[in-house]
Amino acid sequence: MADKQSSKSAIKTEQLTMAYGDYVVQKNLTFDIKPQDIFIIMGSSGCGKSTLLKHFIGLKEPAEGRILYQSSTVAGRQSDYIDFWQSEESQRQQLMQRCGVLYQSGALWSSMTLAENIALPLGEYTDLPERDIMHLASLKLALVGLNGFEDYYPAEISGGMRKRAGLARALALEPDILFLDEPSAGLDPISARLLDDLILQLRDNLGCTLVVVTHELASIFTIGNNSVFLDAETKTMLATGDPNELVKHSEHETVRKFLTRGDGE
Ligand SMILES: Nc1ncnc2c1ncn2[C@@H]1O[C@H](COP(=O)(O)OP(=O)(O)OP(=O)(O)O)[C@@H](O)[C@H]1O
Repeated sequence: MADKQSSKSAIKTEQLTMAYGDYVVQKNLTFDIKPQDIFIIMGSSGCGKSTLLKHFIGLKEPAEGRILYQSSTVAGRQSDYIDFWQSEESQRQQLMQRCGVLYQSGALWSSMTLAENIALPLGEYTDLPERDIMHLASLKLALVGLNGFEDYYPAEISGGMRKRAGLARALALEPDILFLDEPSAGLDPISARLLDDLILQLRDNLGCTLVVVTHELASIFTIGNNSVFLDAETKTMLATGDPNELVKHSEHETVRKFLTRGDGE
């Protein structure tokens, strides 16, 4: 697990250009994510937030530039950083096993109980016997406040609970880094607030680094201590840093306006 005092970055993004064919989504993205950051990817609709997440989790290759992962997140490596997209497929897979992902939909299998959903990655990536896997699945559910819900199906629980169950599944393999795509989308304000509290607890208790795509202002300020702002118009980042500082001190009006829902001068 990452050392809280470490000044090394958990992930470094260097001169990243993202494109679909000839269509450039964002260019020249350079920023660092530190261990135990709750790092927010923010910006208006269509600016490229989900696309950036895809670059981090191995679903989309950079048009230009690099994504570097701190090597302590991968066993047996000597060098400081691993250039994700230049490394061998097997190394990328090993690295991705250190990462948990919560997709926007929660992406639980509807035909499986919550416990079975969480057991799935454990069965695939560990040699643990069935009994231990089910025990671990219960522990992960308890971690997100869903103890006793092992035998429920996703359709039998609320949207907020489904998000928490998705989070439990993302936590199954004890990741160093968690990627969350719009975790509070579709939740009522109270459920969204509870999810924010849970995200903070996970960072504090498990020590993981979180990278969160969201445009919910309340969440951005409550959980985020670092961020990048992607601008759809100029197709590049306008700012990186603590959103609570950027709202007051960003040199870019676009950033201040976004963070004040249009009020920033
Ligand atoms: N598979 C794809 N092929 C081509 N273009 C795509 C693809 N996926 C996304 N895009 C385009 O790339 C741009 C960025 O999309 P992306 O979904 O990353 O934005 P976003 O910031 O996550 O948006 P939102 O906040 O609305 O979810 C958009 O113009 C989108 O239309």
